[in-house]
Amino acid sequence: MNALLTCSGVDAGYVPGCPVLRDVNITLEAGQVLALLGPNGAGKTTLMLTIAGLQAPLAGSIGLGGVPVRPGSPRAAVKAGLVLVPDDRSLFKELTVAENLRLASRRGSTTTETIFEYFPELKRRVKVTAGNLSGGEQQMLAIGRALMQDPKVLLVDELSMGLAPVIVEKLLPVIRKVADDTGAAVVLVEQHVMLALEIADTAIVLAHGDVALHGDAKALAADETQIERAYLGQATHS
Ligand SMILES: Nc1ncnc2c1ncn2[C@@H]1O[C@H](COP(=O)(O)OP(=O)(O)OP(=O)(O)O)[C@@H](O)[C@H]1O
Repeated sequence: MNALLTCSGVDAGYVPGCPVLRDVNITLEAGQVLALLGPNGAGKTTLMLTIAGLQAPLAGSIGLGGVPVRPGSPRAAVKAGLVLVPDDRSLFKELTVAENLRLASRRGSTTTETIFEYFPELKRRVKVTAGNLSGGEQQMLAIGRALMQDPKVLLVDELSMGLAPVIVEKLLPVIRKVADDTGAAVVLVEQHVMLALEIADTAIVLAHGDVALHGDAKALAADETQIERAYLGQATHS
């Protein structure tokens, strides 16, 4: 197995000695999608911020392709290929779709045309300011902007935030396609558990500061009781 992203014994949190999450171990290969699940306040965003270098881990280490990523350095994380789509999407609301994409562009292979192949809606809205897009279009733009940075690991926090389920059903398969096409590994925080498990390879449920469940997405989708117990912090690792 060729690990792309590794989290080894990661404690995540904001105050030394008081971790929000303890002993997180993740191994993700190129092109794999991991659904990161759990109740409100379980620490999903905290883990995403930690992987993206915006919070230094309180313990443990994060590596990319076997190389440790400098802890707590967003710049080092982006340079290594870890790209976060934050839950607030962080778009430049006064700038157009084209301008948002152009600003994110690196000298990589991804062009705006590639982004428009994933999200044809954005092509039709290319001159519209981000602030005037619908919620779903804003999420498409946020993901598109991340893709312009040629991520090795794409971190998508709360894809469905504020979106109707029908939009989420449309966006999640695009995330799967991105992983399949580009070989990027994806960590996806998602409240629509069953929809997330449909497109994921593996899943983790965080609860009460621990990894309550970690297993194959299809197997977990077939056993809703196990997921429910994990949300309550009652399950053991599968
Ligand atoms: N900047 C911060 N400083 C201190 N504690 C924080 C900070 N941000 C979040 N927390 C705490 O960390 C814990 C986990 O929060 P986090 O936002 O990571 O959970 P989450 O699983 O993403 O929740 P949700 O599903 O509601 O977004 C919570 O107890 C929260 O109060």
